[in-house]
Amino acid sequence: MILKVENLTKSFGGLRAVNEVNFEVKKGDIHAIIGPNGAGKSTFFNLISGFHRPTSGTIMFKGEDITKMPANKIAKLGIARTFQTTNLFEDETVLDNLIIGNRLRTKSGLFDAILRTKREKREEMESIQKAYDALEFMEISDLSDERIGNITQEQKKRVAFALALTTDPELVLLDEPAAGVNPGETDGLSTLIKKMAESGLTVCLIEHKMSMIMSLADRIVVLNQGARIAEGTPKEIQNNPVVIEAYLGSEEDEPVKV
Ligand SMILES: Nc1ncnc2c1ncn2[C@@H]1O[C@H](COP(=O)(O)OP(=O)(O)OP(=O)(O)O)[C@@H](O)[C@H]1O
Repeated sequence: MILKVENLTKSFGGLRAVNEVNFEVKKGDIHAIIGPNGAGKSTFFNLISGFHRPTSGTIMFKGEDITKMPANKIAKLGIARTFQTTNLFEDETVLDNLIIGNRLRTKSGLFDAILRTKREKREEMESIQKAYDALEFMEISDLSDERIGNITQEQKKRVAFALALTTDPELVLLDEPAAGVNPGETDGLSTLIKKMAESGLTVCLIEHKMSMIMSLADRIVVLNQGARIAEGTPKEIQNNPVVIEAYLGSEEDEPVKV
């Protein structure tokens, strides 16, 4: 198991946004996290990536306890994440976004980021090379000099994926990778996610688009009101009465609002 989460809990005041969740991910798998709005999915990602400190429970990554590690250290160990709405600099180019983003994620502070030692310069050259490699992987090399403000939502999603790749991750956490893109573009993003897994990466993704999840995921975990209510293959989840009751009752491809 590349990731092993035990009894993970995060309370915000009196609210248990994540409640005693157990979760295991096998290396190379695509593991989806689904659940109604407010189920705790984003908070769960924030805990794994170190953006929030858990109230209790443990998170093990490659056998190492990362429960209390800061986000930049977790990024260096090999976990990268994307955000629901792409948090890119609209006025900068695609390439600059990857270079800046990479440094913001892996440096511990502003001082570290601006101190230009010889080692820093070498690392900067490396981050430029990594940015080009990531753009090629995401099939958007031709966009490197475009301003983010000039590209489509789907292209921004690809840039967000590329940004995650620049930190050399082994596990990528994708938060609603297909939100706000049309069905044809969703298929293209699905292909890219499969390509990531085929290249050896492990992928966890939060997504509301059920048809995408069902065709893409090796396993699915279902959260409801912070708690894990089911876990299994897409087929098992589709036939699970508890899940149908809590979540899949709607005929539509969108989540049930609670
Ligand atoms: N920083 C915070 N402070 C207080 N409450 C929070 C915070 N972050 C999340 N919550 C609450 O925790 C609960 C879970 O939220 P979370 O965003 O993790 O759900 P989600 O499953 O990702 O929802 P969605 O599908 O709508 O993105 C919600 O009730 C939310 O209001």
